[in-house]
Amino acid sequence: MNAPPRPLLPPGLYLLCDDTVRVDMPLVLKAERMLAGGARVVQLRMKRTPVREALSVAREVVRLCRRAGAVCLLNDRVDLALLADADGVHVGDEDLPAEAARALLGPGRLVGVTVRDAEGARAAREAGADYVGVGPVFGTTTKQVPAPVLGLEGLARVVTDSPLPVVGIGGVGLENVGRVAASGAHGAAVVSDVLLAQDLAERVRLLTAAFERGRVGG
Ligand SMILES: Cc1ncc(COP(=O)(O)OP(=O)(O)O)c(N)n1
Ligand SMILES: Cc1nc(C(=O)O)sc1CCOP(=O)(O)O
Ligand SMILES: [Mg+2]
Repeated sequence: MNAPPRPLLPPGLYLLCDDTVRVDMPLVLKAERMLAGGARVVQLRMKRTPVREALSVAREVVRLCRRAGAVCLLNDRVDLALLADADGVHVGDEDLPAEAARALLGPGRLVGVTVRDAEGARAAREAGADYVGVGPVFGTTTKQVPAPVLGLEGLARVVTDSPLPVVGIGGVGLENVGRVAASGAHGAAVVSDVLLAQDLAERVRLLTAAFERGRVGG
C-alpha cells in the first residue's frame, strides 16, 4: 500500500492568530473573523495563554478551521497540535527541532520551520519540513527578531534557491503583500496588519485579493 499523500500548505495569505497583539480580543473570536474573511491557513500563536486554556482554544480553533475548510497549525507546541488534532506545527530555533516534530507528528501533518536563508531551507527539507517561514521581510514591532531585515530582494533570493515553499513573514501588510507575492513566495504571513484592523474579516479579504494580484503580476 502507498503512504498517505503529504498534505500541502495552501498558497496565499497565511494568518497568525496571535495572543500578543490585540490582547483584548479572544483568540477564538480572532479566528472566527479571519475565517469569515476567507482565511485558508491559520497559525495559532499562543505566547501568553496558560497551557490548559491553550489546549481548549486550540481544540476550538481546529474545529472552526476544519468546518471552514482551512488549515490550522500550532505555533511551537507539537503536544497541543497532537491533542487538538491540528493539521501541523510551525517551529523555530527555540522550539523542538524539525526532525523531532516530524517524528512525533508522522507523515500526515504539516511541519513548517523558520529559516533565515536558503541554506536553512535546505537543512529544513532534510529534517522533514514541508515549508519554511522566512523573515523578517520588513521591520516589525510584533517580535524582536534576531536576524537582519531581508527586504524583497533578499526574500526573492531565498525563494529562488529554496527547495521548499517559502512563506514570507515580518512587517507584511496591505501596502506590500502584493510585492511579497510577486517575489515568488508561496505565502505571506501576517499578524498585526490583520489583528489591528477594525474589521478583521474585511482586512483578510483585501490582503487575499492583493496577494492574488501580486502573484499574477497584476
Ligand atoms: C510562518 C512563520 N514563520 C516564522 C515564524 C516564527 O517562528 P519562530 O521563529 O519559532 O518564532 P515564534 O513565532 O515562536 O516567536 C512563524 N511563527 N510563522
Ligand atoms: C512571529 C514573527 N516571526 C518573524 C520572523 O522573521 O521570524 S517576524 C514575526 C512577527 C510578524 O508580525 P507582523 O506581521 O505583525 O510584522
Ligand atoms: Mg517558535
